Amino acid sequence: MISVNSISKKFGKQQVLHDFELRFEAGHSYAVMGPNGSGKTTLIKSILGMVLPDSGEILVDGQSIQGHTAYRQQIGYMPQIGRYPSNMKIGQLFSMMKDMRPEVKEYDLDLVNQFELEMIKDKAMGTLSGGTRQKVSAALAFLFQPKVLILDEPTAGLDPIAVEILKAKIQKERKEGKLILITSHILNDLEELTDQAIYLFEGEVFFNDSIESLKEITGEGRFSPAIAKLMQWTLKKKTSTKSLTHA
Ligand SMILES: Nc1ncnc2c1ncn2[C@@H]1O[C@H](COP(=O)(O)OP(=O)(O)OP(=O)(O)O)[C@@H](O)[C@H]1O
Repeated sequence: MISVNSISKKFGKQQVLHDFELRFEAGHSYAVMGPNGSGKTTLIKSILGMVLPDSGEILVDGQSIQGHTAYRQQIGYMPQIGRYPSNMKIGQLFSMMKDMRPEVKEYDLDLVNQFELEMIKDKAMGTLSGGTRQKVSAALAFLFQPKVLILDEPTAGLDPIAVEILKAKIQKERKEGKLILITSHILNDLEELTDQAIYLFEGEVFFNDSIESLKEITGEGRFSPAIAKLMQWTLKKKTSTKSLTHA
């Protein structure tokens, strides 16, 4: 459904994405992992058209996204840090978003209800705690019943009850056949919510296969030690590259 074909992106001299090839299919849930600064958010923003790759192309349902915005309507995006006009009240924000999508007649209000956002609809966005702001971002991502959900560190900053509510919602959408991409450093969440693992390292796709294969290849029966092994392999790769450079 989403094809990332040989995309590369540099910020200044830094090569952040190097010749990425990735496929994301409906009905699967992908864990996008990698150390800080490995390019996860840049990849997500490229798919959303918020970052323009230097080369390569991204196709959604077989069509290049370049110069198009309509495809975005199929995607619900929960950013790592949601930025909203600080004087705008929660209720006004939801009304504005709904006005921007007049063709949508039915909303998914599961998270609005479970996070009890209606009760605080008159609070200004600028006065919200980080976690409440995350709840608003999550509720907005699901509001228009998108076919694709892109969730950047979705559980960061949420209290344990909210985390469970959001995870149950993601599971529900997954069962309904949505395509889900999640970046997170919380491996337990990823193990519960995803079936495919993508591990980025220094701007390259270091691993891209099912979680079952990841466990097989690393010889680890559990997700967390399997990822730890991948990380060790990347460090070895880095050391050997360094010694080659110094030779
Ligand atoms: N707009 C930008 N201008 C310059 N450099 C940028 C920009 N956006 C990202 N970068 C750099 O690109 C690299 C990758 O950043 P990115 O946010 O994609 O990483 P990440 O894997 O999502 O990291 P984290 O786990 O910390 O969220 C970083 O070194 C970052 O500083």
